[in-house]
Amino acid sequence: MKVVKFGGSSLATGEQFNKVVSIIDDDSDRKVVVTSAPGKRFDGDVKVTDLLIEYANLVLEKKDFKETVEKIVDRYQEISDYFELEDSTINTIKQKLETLATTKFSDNDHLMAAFKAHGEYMNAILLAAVLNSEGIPAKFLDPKDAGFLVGGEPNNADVLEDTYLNLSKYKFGSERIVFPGFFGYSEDGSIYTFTRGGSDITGAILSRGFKADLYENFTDVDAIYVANNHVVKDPAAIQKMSYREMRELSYAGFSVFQDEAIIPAVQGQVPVNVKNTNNPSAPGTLIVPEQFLFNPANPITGIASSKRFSALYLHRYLLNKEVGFTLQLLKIFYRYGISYEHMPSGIDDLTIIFDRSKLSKTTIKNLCNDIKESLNPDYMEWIDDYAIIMVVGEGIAHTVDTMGKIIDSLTQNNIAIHMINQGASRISIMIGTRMKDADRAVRHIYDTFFNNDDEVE
Ligand SMILES: Nc1ncnc2c1ncn2[C@@H]1O[C@H](COP(=O)(O)OP(=O)(O)O)[C@@H](O)[C@H]1O
Ligand SMILES: N[C@@H](CC(=O)OP(=O)(O)O)C(=O)O
Repeated sequence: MKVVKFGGSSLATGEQFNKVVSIIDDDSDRKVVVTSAPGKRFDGDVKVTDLLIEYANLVLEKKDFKETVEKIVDRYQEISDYFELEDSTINTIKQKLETLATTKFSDNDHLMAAFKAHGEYMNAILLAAVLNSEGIPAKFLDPKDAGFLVGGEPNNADVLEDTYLNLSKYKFGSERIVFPGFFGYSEDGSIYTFTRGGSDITGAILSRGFKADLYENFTDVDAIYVANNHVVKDPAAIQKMSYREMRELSYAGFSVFQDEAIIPAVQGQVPVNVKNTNNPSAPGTLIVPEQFLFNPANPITGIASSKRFSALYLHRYLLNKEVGFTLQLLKIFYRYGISYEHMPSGIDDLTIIFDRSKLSKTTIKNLCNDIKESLNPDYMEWIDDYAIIMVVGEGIAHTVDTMGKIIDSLTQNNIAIHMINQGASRISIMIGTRMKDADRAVRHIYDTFFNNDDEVE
């Protein structure tokens, strides 16, 4: 049995739905289908999830939301019209959407989560109706009825272990199951969503819970490429990669597969196949356990970059001899409720790297003041435009010249390296650069390892 997840780009229009219907029809093993909300139809379009966030904010600000609701309904109406569905489905969708504005929520975070989740909820109802109308028996399954339980925060959910037990007891009928991605229910029955891109996580959880043989993740590219195709022109495709390579690359910027989604797949040892809805016969990329992989010809599998970081640089002589300095620092982070991403250190220096999207300007200001007062560093600098390049490959641990080649390619092209770290993970090398250099750095590293004749710049 296969769990199949379709991303927002695969479910954005009636035409895209039509391709999805054929893919499901082609393989009776595609038993469980996970939906995202309708995504972008063209460059500059707005995803339904973003329209729902706008709707939630208008409700919270007590402003007129009629136009936004109409825009959302239009997205589903367009698909319903394409398949000439009876009005009952779009009426159900409309009613669910309008009811949101008058529903009482315990606080604003719960409200936001419930609004966001409706993008996938309504798309799953719609896809089930479309499949039935096309002669493929299908049933919408509400995560509540499957025992899909989550904890954590309303907009940053974590799956609860009980979910796996509940899913293992689910009794399948002969019809396909259509399951909305991106959210689950807390133990008190509230809707909690995963972080953005979280429908990938739902698919992985269902794959583990239902003990699927394969988790197919359908998107809009033929494969996962060695580098982001918006950064490198015509990058090579990755045919096979390990779970941990995927985890590191998605964390560092390969947005094609959400970085937390690999974890349930690893726990259930379910292989993941990333495929293209627009070209389903292409083999895509297979993500499997690590023991099968090591290519002596090229130690590198992928090169990712992410510009979402900031760094705090601290200098103090004899830092290496000072007992408790790092402890004090960690206590300050704890007091502010913030986590850090990386903390490379030298004898007198320490750089702490943060995910900037999780920090407000006020938090940064207060945090820096606190550190100055409590730890009295000789020099301290907040670097806001920090990027991380992650070069990843199972082969890195088996070679000696990879780091040297990377450094050569960057220095020869005048790219300043602010930090380089190998060792913490045996399969990756992490490089810190200024944001403006990040894309150029990826292109030069790509050129070094993949002998690309295209002009680099
Ligand atoms: N290394 C990579 N390989 C393939 N796609 C990538 C990579 N890095 C970033 N992407 C981007 O990820 C996009 C697919 O992810 P996403 O937009 O979330 O799709 P979906 O709508 O299917 O969830 C691709 O269109 C591509 O631009
Ligand atoms: N719709 C949600 C969840 C998701 O996974 O979407 P997509 O499959 O389009 O990345 C979001 O936009 O975050």
